[in-house]
Amino acid sequence: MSLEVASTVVRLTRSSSFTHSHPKALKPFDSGEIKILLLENVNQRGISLLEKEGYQVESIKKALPEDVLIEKIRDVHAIGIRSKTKLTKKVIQEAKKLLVIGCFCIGTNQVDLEAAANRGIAVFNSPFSNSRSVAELIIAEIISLSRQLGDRNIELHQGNWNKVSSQCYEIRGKTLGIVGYGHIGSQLSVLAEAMGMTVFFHDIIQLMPMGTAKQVNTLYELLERSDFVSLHVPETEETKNMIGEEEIARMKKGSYLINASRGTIVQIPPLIKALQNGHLLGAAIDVFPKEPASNGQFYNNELNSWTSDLLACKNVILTPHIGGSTEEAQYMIGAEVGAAIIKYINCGTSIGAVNFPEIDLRAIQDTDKTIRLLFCHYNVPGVLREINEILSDHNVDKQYSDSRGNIAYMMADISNVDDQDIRKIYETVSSNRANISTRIVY
Ligand SMILES: NC(=O)c1ccc[n+]([C@@H]2O[C@H](COP(=O)([O-])OP(=O)(O)OC[C@H]3O[C@@H](n4cnc5c(N)ncnc54)[C@H](O)[C@@H]3O)[C@@H](O)[C@H]2O)c1
Ligand SMILES: O=C(O)[C@H](O)COP(=O)(O)O
Repeated sequence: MSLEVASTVVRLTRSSSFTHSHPKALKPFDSGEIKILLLENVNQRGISLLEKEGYQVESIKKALPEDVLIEKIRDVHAIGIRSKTKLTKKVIQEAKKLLVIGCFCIGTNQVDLEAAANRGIAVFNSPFSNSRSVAELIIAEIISLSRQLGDRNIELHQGNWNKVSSQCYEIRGKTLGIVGYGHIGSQLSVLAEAMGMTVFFHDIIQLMPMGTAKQVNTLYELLERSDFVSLHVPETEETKNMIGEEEIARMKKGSYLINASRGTIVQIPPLIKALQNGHLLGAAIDVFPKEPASNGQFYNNELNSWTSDLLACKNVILTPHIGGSTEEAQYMIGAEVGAAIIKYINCGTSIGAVNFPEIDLRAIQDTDKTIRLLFCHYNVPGVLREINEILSDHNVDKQYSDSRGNIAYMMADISNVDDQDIRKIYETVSSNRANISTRIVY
């Protein structure tokens, strides 16, 4: 293995506060050219950042079927996806070179996070870059449902003048119930109060209310008190099918349901029944249990068997998972996740990873003879002692280690090493009994 193997020269972006010398340009030691696969139309900002690093970037606008994905993922060091690509254990097992997964979105439920960690693959997302966009969409939907805007718009497009005020209301003074008071739920809370609404929320943890919002103890209490119910929980074992027949029955007669979280949270057949029998006056749905892989594909009963029944319901706003689809959000997500991928590949920095111990070290200063060892391993007793024995002949400038569950990650900057030392360190560390992955950047 030669130091010349790596063709990608990259820079550490953090500079040390202890010295005025420049951060050293780091490059991966034991990998060839870095290949990145981006799916689902990742924003140009992310593509440009990765290309600027000299990586080979392939960007595809749609999600891939599993067999094609498996073929393509075998060859790449990083993959960027959004909410549709399912990175299952089966897919991840085929990804022999994969170092890092970038979810260019908020949700990470589409990735088997544990399978990735067990292969030493860090997963990053953008936790709040599109939160405001979602919250604004919900405000638009609350007004639209309350005024039956969707139906009036369709009617007039069809040449039908239908001026009605029956069952059309102001939102001022109405009650909004938010399920899941995280980044989106709390933004929505502020906007809704500014529109004159009263806000209740339900969350599994105790949270500081924004403005005059109030946390209620149970989901049922929230459902019974709200004119509008908006869901902002992640997809977990507990939230799957969270809103079914019983929960819809608990909602106030004449209320509205909004779901822009995940398609698995709401059971649609009981929702259709409640819309048909008038228990609910409307619904807005942005996410579906099964969604098309790309634009232009049909949304019909072949995807979800109840689709035509839902389409026939009055005052139902259906949108193609656009909650986070604004120029602002996509640009910020491209920048944030693109940067996280670069820092992980080039410097090993795992701060912000959702499945991995989060560590970082200050930049290596501009000296040719310092390397950074990145060692991901099983968290078993005695491993660090074994690694430090290997390093004991060298000068370890700085070192940091942390664990998360059964996975641990160590970073060490080692100075005054030559090519032979580097080779030896790599070979001995990577053959340690607990090794998951060993990388050296220099
Ligand atoms: N439609 C879209 O385009 C779009 C865009 C962004 C996010 N999302 C979805 O919205 C979800 C929420 O986003 P966020 O940024 O607000 O997440 P977040 O993690 O900031 O907040 C989620 C909140 O839900 C709470 N929660 C978890 N389980 C719960 C349960 N069983 N009952 C009640 N509360 C529970 C959490 O404690 C947390 O406070 C994301 O996970 C994603 O799936 C959709
Ligand atoms: O998780 C998210 O951020 C949203 O669901 C948006 O997903 P998208 O990037 O696929 O639109």
